[in-house]
Amino acid sequence: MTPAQSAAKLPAPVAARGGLSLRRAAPALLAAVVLALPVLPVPEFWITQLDYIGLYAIAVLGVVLLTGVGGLTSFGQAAFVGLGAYTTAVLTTQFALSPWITLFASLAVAGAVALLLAFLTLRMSGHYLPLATICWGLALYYLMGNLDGLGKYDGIVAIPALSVFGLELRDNRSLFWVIWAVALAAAFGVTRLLDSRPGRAIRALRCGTTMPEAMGISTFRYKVAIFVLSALLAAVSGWLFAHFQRAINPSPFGMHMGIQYLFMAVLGGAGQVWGAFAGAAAVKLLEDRLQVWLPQLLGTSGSFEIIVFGAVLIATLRFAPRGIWHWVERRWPAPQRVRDWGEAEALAPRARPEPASAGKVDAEIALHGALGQTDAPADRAPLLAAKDLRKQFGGLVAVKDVGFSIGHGEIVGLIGPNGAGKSTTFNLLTGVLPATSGEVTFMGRRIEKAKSREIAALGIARSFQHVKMVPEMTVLENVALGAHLRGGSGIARAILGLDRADERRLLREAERQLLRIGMGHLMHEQAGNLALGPQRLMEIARALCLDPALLLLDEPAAGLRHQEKLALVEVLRQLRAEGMSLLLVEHDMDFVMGLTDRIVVMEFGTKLIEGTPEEVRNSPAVRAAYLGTEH
Ligand SMILES: Nc1ncnc2c1ncn2[C@@H]1O[C@H](COP(=O)(O)OP(=O)(O)OP(=O)(O)O)[C@@H](O)[C@H]1O
Repeated sequence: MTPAQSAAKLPAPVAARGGLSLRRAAPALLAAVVLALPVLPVPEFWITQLDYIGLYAIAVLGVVLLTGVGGLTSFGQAAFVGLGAYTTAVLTTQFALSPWITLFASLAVAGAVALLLAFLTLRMSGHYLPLATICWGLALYYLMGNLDGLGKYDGIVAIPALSVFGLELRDNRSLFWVIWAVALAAAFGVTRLLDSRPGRAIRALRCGTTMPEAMGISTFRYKVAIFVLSALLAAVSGWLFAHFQRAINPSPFGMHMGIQYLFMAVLGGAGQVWGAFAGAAAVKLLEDRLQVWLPQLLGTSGSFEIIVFGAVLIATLRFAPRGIWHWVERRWPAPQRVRDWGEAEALAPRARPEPASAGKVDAEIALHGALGQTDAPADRAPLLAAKDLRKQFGGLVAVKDVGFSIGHGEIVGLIGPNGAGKSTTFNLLTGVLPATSGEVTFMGRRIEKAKSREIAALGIARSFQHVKMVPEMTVLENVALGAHLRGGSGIARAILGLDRADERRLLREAERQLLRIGMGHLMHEQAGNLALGPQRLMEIARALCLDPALLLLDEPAAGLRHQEKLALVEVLRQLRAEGMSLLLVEHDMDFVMGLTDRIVVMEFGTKLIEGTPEEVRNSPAVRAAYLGTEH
């Protein structure tokens, strides 16, 4: 499909479609119904149950954000609930401070501890991180149980009730409003966050660090942010819990509760905001019923419900790993995003280096690069020059002292048989792998030691040999990840909904690049549903969103149909005409020969030859390399 056809097939604004406005208003309606419950003749028992569900849901929202969305497994959520609860308990009982002041103290204590623990533990990966969360979860629990000032295992009693405008909220019915107002506000805030510039970065964390970093995203910064945010949600839950129970001891903040919060998130649908409520409700109600049924059934009392929870968790992981909310969403799918960015202001283009010679390779520039010389005068220097670039994996030298350059507005092909070192060279140029030795100069700056995201910020964008995307996000959202550096809204603005103008500009740019690449009609599709060819095109659109000076494409034509390849060639030529430089790794020789200005051929990690497509086509050495014969 050509870009023009794609534009013509853009979906109509969804708001115009009948039936969906009710679906869109459903969360607000549900919130109104929930908040009306205390004035309805709902029995006290159910109000109390709902109070607990709301309290749990607030803490589980943190687990959803941290573990379900961000992929960082934590067993320590209960410890942060405890920090929030103990801070307010101590300050209100021993220093007679107002609970509304101690709310900020609870947040500050949990936030500070989370920040410290984040810096100590979040660089760990695999099973080390969950183990670390167990360690500090246990440590905080035993601290609460052993400090005299915290009442040891007896805890703290006579915690004052919350009061609003002089009215004490002593009963469960009046506290219901506070608990559920906080829970719903937190849910709407997290929902807004996830549908934003920082939210897309957070959602990309699950897919590893390579792709987000290549889009200029500091993955560590976002990991720390969601860790702290998750702890703050836990602290609010703890603060409410303390003034709800009016007496606390360490037991609700122990490891079994840490596991239970995780269980609620998994059962509800890890990664689903409303799954936090579904999971909290399911566990609380099940626990309650089991505490009645199991002693009757077994004829003896004990914490048998924990055994049943274990079995339910195993069954959930085995048969319904995406949880309750996934089941709800399948029957009641979320409405398509309203296209509200049509009138948004265009993003400012990135400042570009001047094209050296109107789309043609300056022979002298190419020679400089070929010789690995990077000290050419600034106005004649190539856009990128690699000199003596080397990468060793243990004893294997994957790239052996390679040098080449890319001029302004030039398309360079990097070809060679399998295992020649092309992708490794790509990774060295983009900071995905550190070079063992050698130099890379981009726009006059040395970048061989720069981080991937710093290189992206300088104006180098890339695609990957094996497509890297967030399968659960739409095509539009995936592409908008590429525009991350061109937006400025942070987490607080997103939660408060103050980022919408910025967001519209980013989405407009994402749509523009999708239309350019002929994929406008697929923008609301889940990326994971696309075939490989369109996924590759989506990666190119995402890289274009960065507005790069140099675009590195790793096998862009793989998986594309003939017509799609022709359309892609046109787009890439147009990019060159606009002054962009490109480096392509590609196995499709017709594609490479028809498109590139110059080709670098690699074999066994070294540069075999470099020349025009014609020279490379006629080279016996290249033919021998591909046929595997001596040359
Ligand atoms: N992380 C790694 N650890 C060890 N060896 C590696 C690593 N990455 C690549 N290699 C090795 O380096 C060599 C070059 O690999 P590279 O992927 O760069 O080749 P390529 O030219 O891109 O091949 P292809 O066209 O098949 O993708 C290969 O022998 C490969 O096995």
